[in-house]
Amino acid sequence: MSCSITLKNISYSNKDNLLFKNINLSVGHEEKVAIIGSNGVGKSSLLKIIAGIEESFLGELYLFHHLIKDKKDYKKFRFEVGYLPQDISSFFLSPTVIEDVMFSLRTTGINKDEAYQKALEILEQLEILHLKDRIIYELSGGEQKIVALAGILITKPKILLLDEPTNALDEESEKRIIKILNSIKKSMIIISHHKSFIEQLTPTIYKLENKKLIDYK
Ligand SMILES: Nc1ncnc2c1ncn2[C@@H]1O[C@H](COP(=O)(O)OP(=O)(O)OP(=O)(O)O)[C@@H](O)[C@H]1O
Repeated sequence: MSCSITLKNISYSNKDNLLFKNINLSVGHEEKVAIIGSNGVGKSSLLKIIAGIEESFLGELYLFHHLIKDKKDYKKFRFEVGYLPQDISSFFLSPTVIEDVMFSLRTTGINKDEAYQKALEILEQLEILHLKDRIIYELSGGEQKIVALAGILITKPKILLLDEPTNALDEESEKRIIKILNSIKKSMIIISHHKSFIEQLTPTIYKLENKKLIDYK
């Protein structure tokens, strides 16, 4: 199988607290995998390891079959991985929606006019074009989540790492996210407490429990 993400014997401790031990996981090309588990078991920590943010783990992380040994290795794949953190309060770098979504693309070297057009397209696709000139910090939490997702999707990463993508969303917005994520052909790891939400995205669900990742079904 062609794997986008492979974890081999990943163990991680937060301070002196061992959160998980010898975790193995493979996410295939365009496969969607969900991870559930109780509060505080380490789901976000695991995603941060895969996102290249948390480096103090044991074991091996591979992206597209390349062993990631350090930040320098990870940098080669930075445009291939889109990470939506659970807390998006420090996610945004520009004041308005359109500027922020464009900014993500500008970092890949695309010129301003093209970035603007692409930003309009992604906002339309996510049905938030009407928010384009709004100040991000004046938006609701749910609206901010969708803007953050737009900023990630616009760079067309091959891997999406989504930490609780619907935790501030109402039913309508959750439905919209399900529709969007189902229409996207990418490798994904989705963390969520909402089983009804993830069951509409993927049959492949794991539970982080007793420091292990176990098949949920
Ligand atoms: N920056 C930090 N400093 C100290 N402890 C932390 C830090 N971040 C997380 N922790 C602790 O690490 C453990 C795992 O946290 P993590 O956020 O990975 O869990 P989680 O499974 O994602 O939880 P939740 O479902 O509540 O989001 C928790 O006990 C948490 O208190």
